[in-house]
Amino acid sequence: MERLRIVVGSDQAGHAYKEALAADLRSSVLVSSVTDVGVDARGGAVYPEVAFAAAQMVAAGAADRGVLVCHTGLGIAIAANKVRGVRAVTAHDPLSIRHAVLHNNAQMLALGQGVVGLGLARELVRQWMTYRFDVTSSAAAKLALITDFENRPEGRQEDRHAH
Ligand SMILES: O=C(CO)[C@H](O)COP(=O)(O)O
Repeated sequence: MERLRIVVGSDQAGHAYKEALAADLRSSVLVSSVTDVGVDARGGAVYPEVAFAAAQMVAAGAADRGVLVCHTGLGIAIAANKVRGVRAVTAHDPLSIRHAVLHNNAQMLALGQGVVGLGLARELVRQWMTYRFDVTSSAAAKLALITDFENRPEGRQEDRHAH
């Protein structure tokens, strides 16, 4: 299994988990590098700023996957999904973690430090690292619909609706 380049980021509300998860990832045999886009313990950026920085690394191909943490894992995922080509999900259970990769090819996982215990968060990230998306799976065609929609020219997204 190929080793992955990971980017991690959080706001101040997710800082403690981000640090712990980054340490786990740095010692994982499935990881080749971990880039931390902040924040540090003093904060200094809010969740959209961190999400954009991390997601842009993924979109640019500088990282294979990203782990984001805020209080709920919600806002930081919403922000990351605004970066073209990025699929970020909030997931706090093993089934969602599995589907996030195998069905949704999500490159970014967002967790809520206020939602789950640290032990579960660590285990979910560990599991998430073991899955790889199969480009030949039936999920690929559905994901292509999302990518096609995202890549329509500005102003054309409202032109076509499902029949
Ligand atoms: O959880 C967050 C965003 O979804 C973030 O950590 C805190 O955001 P806030 O509730 O808007 O302060």
